[in-house]
Amino acid sequence: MAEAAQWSPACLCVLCGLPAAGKSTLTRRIVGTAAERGWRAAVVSYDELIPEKAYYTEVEEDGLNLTDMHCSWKSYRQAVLQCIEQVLEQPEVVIELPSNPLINGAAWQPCVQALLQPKESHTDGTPLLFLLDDNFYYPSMRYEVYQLARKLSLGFCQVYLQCDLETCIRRNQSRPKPIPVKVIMEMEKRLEFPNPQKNPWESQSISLNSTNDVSKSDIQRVMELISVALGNPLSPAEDNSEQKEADRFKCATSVVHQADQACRRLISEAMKAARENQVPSEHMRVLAARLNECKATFLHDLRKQFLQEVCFLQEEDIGVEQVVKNIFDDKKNEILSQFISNHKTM
Ligand SMILES: Nc1ncnc2c1ncn2[C@@H]1O[C@H](COP(=O)(O)OP(=O)(O)OP(=O)(O)O)[C@@H](O)[C@H]1O
Repeated sequence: MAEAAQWSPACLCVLCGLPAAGKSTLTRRIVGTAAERGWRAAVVSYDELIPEKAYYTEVEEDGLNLTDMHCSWKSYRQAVLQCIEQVLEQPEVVIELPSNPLINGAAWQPCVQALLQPKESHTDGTPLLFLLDDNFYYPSMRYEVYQLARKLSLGFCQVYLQCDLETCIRRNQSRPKPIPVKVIMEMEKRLEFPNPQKNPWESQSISLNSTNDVSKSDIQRVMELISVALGNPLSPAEDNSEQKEADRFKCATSVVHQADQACRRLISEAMKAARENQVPSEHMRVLAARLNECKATFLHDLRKQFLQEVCFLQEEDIGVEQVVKNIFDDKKNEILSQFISNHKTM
């Protein structure tokens, strides 16, 4: 008789917080404690799975910003989740290589090492834990993980590592390859930590203060959170409100994407106008950086406002182009005129 595919309970645990808040350090302690309990644990370290953290360099050198990162990063985040999904759906397939070419194969191996156990142990009830280690600074990034947990009927929980900005910067500076401070500061501005009051799907979340040492009782709290999540897997079709929530996130992402495109067009027009007015090249660089910064702030506010206030509107009702024209265009003109008039009065 064919054996029914049966999985032990599994859980996706999101670790979020600023760079150098101590997420990777915490994962090591969780893995140790999980092993004592006989659980299998895989650390999904986005830093390592996604080659070279290329976006940090971009931010520094080309004046790109977190919003740009957010868009290009999305495909990488989806690739990671796709690999996890494949591992869970096809445990019988050798999972030595990631199913998506965006993922660094060398880093994937140690990540799934914990899962490469004799096939028979897959059915013996040994819980399976994935610790997803990234900054996850927007709820929409965490929501993608929640959706996967729901699709595959897995447990889902989140640990937010709350750490002072100054401490993160200090710890970061003493690392062999520090991340640009500017990136940490930008991320701190944008970080929206788990908020179960606002997002009911974030109910299984705890916050740990990692400015000081993470205590043994903190680790106990994490283990209890994971135990509860393992015991309460999500179900694929929940009530209608969750579907609405999903639609809202999808819609917000799409609105911000459209607004981003519209802003890029306006920035490119502004740069052209500056060139025609013979603004010197060193000022052109500053102008580009100012406009990009202004775009990032505008898109961030738009997204926030969209999620908080106009969530019941349909995307097509928003008139994204119009919103961009009404708000961003004025700011763009203000900045541009400073550069053109400065140049003319020189
Ligand atoms: N609670 C803590 N107290 C003191 N130092 C810590 C603590 N947690 C982490 N550190 C130190 O801070 C540095 C960054 O820690 P870690 O790599 O765990 O951060 P992270 O949040 O994973 O960073 P990233 O998001 O950039 O990968 C390391 O040198 C680590 O030893």
